[in-house]
Amino acid sequence: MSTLPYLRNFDLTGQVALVTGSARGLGFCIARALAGCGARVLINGRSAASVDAAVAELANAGLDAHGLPFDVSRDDEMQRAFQRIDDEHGRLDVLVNNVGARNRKTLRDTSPAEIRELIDTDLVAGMLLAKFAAERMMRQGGGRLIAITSVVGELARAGDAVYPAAKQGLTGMVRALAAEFGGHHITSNAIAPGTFATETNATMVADPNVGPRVAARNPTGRWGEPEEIAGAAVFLASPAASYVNGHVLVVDGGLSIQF
Ligand SMILES: NC(=O)C1=CN([C@@H]2O[C@H](COP(=O)(O)OP(=O)(O)OC[C@H]3O[C@@H](n4cnc5c(N)ncnc54)[C@H](O)[C@@H]3O)[C@@H](O)[C@H]2O)C=CC1
Ligand SMILES: O=C(O)C(=O)C[C@H](O)C(=O)CO
Repeated sequence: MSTLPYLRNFDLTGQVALVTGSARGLGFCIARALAGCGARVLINGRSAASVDAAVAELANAGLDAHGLPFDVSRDDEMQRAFQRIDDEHGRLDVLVNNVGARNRKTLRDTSPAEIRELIDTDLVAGMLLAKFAAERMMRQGGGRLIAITSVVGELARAGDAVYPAAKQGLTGMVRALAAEFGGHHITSNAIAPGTFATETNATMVADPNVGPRVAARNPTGRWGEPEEIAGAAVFLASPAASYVNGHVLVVDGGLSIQF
């Protein structure tokens, strides 16, 4: 018997986890951590080449990773992806809704088409993914819905109008689904990251007028390292979090509690 039996509560062996937008950034780190705890992870992104590269990196590390490239904003591609999950993996235990797109513009500078496109990718797609995942989880007898939201939305600044609205919409969905599915052994939670030094933020991190300022306003004095998001996802996906439902787990180094 293990000398640390409680660690079994973080064992994800036998579980199949889909992490959207996981070819790089926070999604990749989350997928790697879930796989490191025993899950089979399905790597998603729009480009098959980047998905293949991420799968190869995980497989080379001895992890159980499979590619599932599709554009989450395309209904037809999403339907085909769920068909592949059913045919090739037979189950879906964890959905991490991680895709997020942003334009960093005022509402005045954002076209109606751009508003619809961002809300489609950041909110509607997440809702459809959760709907189709939950159908399968109900048939299986349980599962975990996790959405990657943001501290942006709770915190606001001029020049970033649509993304915060979509992220707050996701938070509302997370809570509604916690209420809807709680009786079916399906939990629904969010992780709200603060400022992480991922590829998409590389220009800001490197800009001497931005990077140090963002770091200095954080109680930790630094940007988050992408892998520092992963523990929250492992926890919410694991048996250890079986009674955590409808929660927003903020992972921001304390950014949002300091004034
Ligand atoms: N990096 C940060 O500091 C923060 C990130 N977040 C959120 O965390 C999530 C991940 O962020 P990062 O890794 O930094 O960003 P990222 O832009 O590197 O990751 C998003 C991934 O989703 C993919 N993607 C975008 N649209 C897609 C679509 N329609 N279909 C399939 N894949 C698509 C992208 O190719 C990319 O790989 C996003 O939802 C973001 O909004 C929230 C707060 C802070
Ligand atoms: O402070 C910003 O601006 C950020 O970009 C913060 C995070 O990087 C982010 O993407 C919040 O969703």
